[in-house]
Amino acid sequence: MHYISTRGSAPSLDFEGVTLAGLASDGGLYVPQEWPRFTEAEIAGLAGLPYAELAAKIMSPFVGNSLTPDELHELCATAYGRFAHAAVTPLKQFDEQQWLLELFHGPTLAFKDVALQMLGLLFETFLSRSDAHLTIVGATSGDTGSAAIDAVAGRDKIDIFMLHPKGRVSDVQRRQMTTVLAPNVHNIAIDGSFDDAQASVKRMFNDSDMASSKGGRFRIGAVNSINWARLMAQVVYYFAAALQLGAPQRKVAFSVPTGNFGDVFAGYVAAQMGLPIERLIVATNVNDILHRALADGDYSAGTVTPTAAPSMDIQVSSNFERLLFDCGGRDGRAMAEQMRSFEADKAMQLTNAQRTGAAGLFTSARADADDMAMAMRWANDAAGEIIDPHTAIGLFAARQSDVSADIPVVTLATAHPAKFVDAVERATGTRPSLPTRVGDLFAREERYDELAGDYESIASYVAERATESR
Ligand SMILES: Cc1ncc(COP(=O)(O)O)c(C=O)c1O
Ligand SMILES: N[C@@H](CCOP(=O)(O)O)C(=O)O
Repeated sequence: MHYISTRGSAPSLDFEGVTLAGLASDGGLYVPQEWPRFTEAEIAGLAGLPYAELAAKIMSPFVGNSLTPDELHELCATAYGRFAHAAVTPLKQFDEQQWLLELFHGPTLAFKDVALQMLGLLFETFLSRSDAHLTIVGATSGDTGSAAIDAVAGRDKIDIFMLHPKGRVSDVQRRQMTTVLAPNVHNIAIDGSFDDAQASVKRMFNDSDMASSKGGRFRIGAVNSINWARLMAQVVYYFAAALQLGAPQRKVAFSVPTGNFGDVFAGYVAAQMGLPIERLIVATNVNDILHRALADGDYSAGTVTPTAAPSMDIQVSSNFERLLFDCGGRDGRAMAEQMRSFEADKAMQLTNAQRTGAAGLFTSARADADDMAMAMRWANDAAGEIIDPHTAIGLFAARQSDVSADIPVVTLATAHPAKFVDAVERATGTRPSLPTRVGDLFAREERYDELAGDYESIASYVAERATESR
């Protein structure tokens, strides 16, 4: 399998290459040269497999020759062996149409673990084949940071620098990052939003003093969903859920609380692979750039508004570029031009081809604070389920949608409610407890540095602490 950049001019790479590269050297995102496709019979043959085995089958065409089948099986067994639920991503029923796919049974209680447990192992495997050292630079609005740190803390040949927006993540999210005291973990709180952090991360990949791909001193790696391997691992749970609900004979719709568009793009990939997905519902909070883009073609970023679903407080949604590239005819040169204009103006219009292509599968909805609280109360009243604010946004959108009554609608439950206790208590009157597996989180020492958030301060902070590797 080969991967090409959405902006057309970076070299094409194999799976090992894209996993270590993160962002393409032309600033674009890597996508498979073509989508692997399963027949209906092949999909039917996946029903009933244990999660780790299903994962290996789904990932195999993307991995190509970069891992042997035995290596891939072993990595999947190790990654998903760390989950606290035997089903890894269990499915629960609300009523005749509405379902919940719980993605938070990993070590850090959010869906990010599903991909990052795998990515940590992939990094280790690929780095063991050379003497390279990887300097991971990541941006988080709370969940990617803790999941990535858990996945790479203490590993040889990796340093991780994680930027989070100061004061804009929950206490549990911050402590899950800052109480990990392994010497290869560097937490940085910046003044600014997730978008500011993500912009600095992308800039570092293009910095000729920093990035070895541009002649600089460090091999910069990515744990955000700009890294293709993140999305690949997330495709698996769409198959897992749909198979349980009757696919391939029956269609299924998904409602996905969305920020950086990674999770829902993984659903799009599942559909390209042949999974019969009726609809992907993109659910946003009031930071609704994706809702506006899908509804009206208006992709224009405003200022980020802090909400009770902080992990979705995002306006510049990296993976949307992958969708626009694929739906717009895979024209790298045109995509590069469109993104250059977005980067300059923070606004762009989708082309007709992009709008029509997206409309075939996606709809969208926007939830405000009241919508979110109402969905949390409904989940509690209808099924005794306490859900987190991000999941509530997905559930609100799922219940609002006009998907035909005979098609199941699965809301992705992206985080454990105890990560956002205050918002959950405000809406439902219940204060969820942290699962025992997170241990004495509030008794542990925290360590992090604070930076102003300008690119130069971040780059010099990294340069003083990272290991040179070309
Ligand atoms: C709990 C939670 N829900 C939803 C999202 C949105 O996911 P994505 O950025 O893949 O769209 C995030 C962060 O990304 C998150 O942490
Ligand atoms: N919500 C995320 C933001 C980063 O998104 P990613 O999926 O691209 O890593 C977070 O919690 O950090």
